[in-house]
Amino acid sequence: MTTDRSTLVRAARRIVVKVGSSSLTTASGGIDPARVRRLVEVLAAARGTGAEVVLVSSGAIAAGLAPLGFSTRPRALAAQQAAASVGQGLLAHRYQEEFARHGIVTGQVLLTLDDVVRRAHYRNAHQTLAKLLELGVVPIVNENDTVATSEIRFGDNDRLAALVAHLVHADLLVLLSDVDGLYDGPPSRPGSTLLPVVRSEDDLASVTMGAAGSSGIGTGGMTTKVDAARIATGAGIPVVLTSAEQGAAALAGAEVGTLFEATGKRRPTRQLWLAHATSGLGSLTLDAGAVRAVVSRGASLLPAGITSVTGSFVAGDPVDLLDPDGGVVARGLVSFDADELPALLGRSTGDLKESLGAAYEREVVHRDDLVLLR
Ligand SMILES: Nc1ncnc2c1ncn2[C@@H]1O[C@H](COP(=O)(O)OP(=O)(O)O)[C@@H](O)[C@H]1O
Ligand SMILES: N[C@@H](CCC(=O)OP(=O)(O)O)C(=O)O
Repeated sequence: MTTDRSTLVRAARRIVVKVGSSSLTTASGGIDPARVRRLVEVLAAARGTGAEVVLVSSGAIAAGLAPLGFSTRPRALAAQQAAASVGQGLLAHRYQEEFARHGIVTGQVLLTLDDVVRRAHYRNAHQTLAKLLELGVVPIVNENDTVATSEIRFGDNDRLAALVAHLVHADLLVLLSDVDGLYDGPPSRPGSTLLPVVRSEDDLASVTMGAAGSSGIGTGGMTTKVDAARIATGAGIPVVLTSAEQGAAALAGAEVGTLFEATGKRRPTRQLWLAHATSGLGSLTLDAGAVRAVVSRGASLLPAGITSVTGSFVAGDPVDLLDPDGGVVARGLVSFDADELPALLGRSTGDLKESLGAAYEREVVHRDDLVLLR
C-alpha cells in the first residue's frame, strides 16, 4: 500500500525535527545565521499549522570551533567538550532570538545517555519535555557533550533524535541533513539514485552507505541516519529524511527526500536503546535452561542459570547474555557489579537469601530491562 505523504505529514500533531551540524554552520566552523533563520522559519510555519515541534539540533561543537581558534573538529574528547561548552551557548542564543521573531519561546534540553536508559531519569526527561510542549515552548535538544565521556555518549544526534521521538510519543521524525535523501550509494558516486520510500529492511539490502559528507563537519554519515530510522520506524514512528533546504517542502507533506514507513509498534525506550544503540560492557553466559527461560518464556535471568561472567561493569550497566556456544541471545541491564557475580553463579535465589540476605534474592537481569536479540 502506498502511503499518502501529504496525509501522513499533515496528520502528525507532534513532530521531532533533527538538524545536523553541516546544515547549520559554515565549513570553517561557526554558526551560519542565515541557515538558522531559514530553519526557524520552517519550524515556525509547522507550528502555525497547529503541530507541536521538538528540535534536536547538532552544531554545538562546530559552533565552538571558530571562537576557540580551532580550524578543524578536534579529535581529543576534552577539546570537543570545550568546543561544545562554548558553542552550545552560542547556538541556544541564536535559536532563542530567531524563534522570538515568531513569538515562540524556546527551552534548552541537554540529555545524556542515562536520561533515556535509567528509569528515574527517563521519567524526568519525559515530564520535562511534556511540560515544555504543554506550555507552547519549542524544546531544543542536544546531547550534553560537555559532560558526556566516550563511555556514556550517544555520540550522534541521529539516534538521539529517534529516542527523543519515542520519548515524546512523536507522530513523525524528520531528519534534515546536507543530502536530500537516502541514495543507493554515496551521492558523490556517479549513477547513485534516490530512494523515495523505504518500506522494510529488504529495501535497504542494496544500499551502500558511506561516511559523513566532505564538509568535515557532520559526524555519523548515512549509517547513523538509517540506524535512527530503524529505531523510530521499529517503534511505530515514520521518518522523513531530506536536506535542510527541502525542510519546508517536507513539513508541508511534499514528496521530497526518503520516507521510511513505520514497521513496528511502540516499545519501552530502554528496550529500544538496548537493542539499537548500545553494546554490552560485559557478558553473562547462560546454561541451556536459562536460555529457554529468557527467550521462550520471557523470564528474568536468575543467578542459577549463569555459568560464567566476563567484563567490567557495575549494577545498571548493559551486558550481553550469551548461549552456551557464545552466541548473543539478549542484552539487558544487570543489577549486580561484575565482581559480586562469581560468588552467586549457579545458586538458587532461596539459598542466596539464606546465606547472604534478602538483597541477594533479586534477579541478575529483570525481564523489563532485557531485550531479545534473536
Ligand atoms: N547512501 C547514501 N545516501 C545519502 N548520503 C550518503 C550516503 N552515503 C554517505 N552519505 C553521506 O552522508 C552525509 C550526511 O551525513 P553527515 O555529514 O553526518 O550529516 P549531518 O551533519 O546532517 O548529520 C551526506 O553528505 C552524504 O555525503
Ligand atoms: N552533539 C554534537 C553533534 C553530534 C552529531 O551527531 O552531529 P551531526 O552528525 O552533525 O548531527 C554537537 O552538538 O556538536
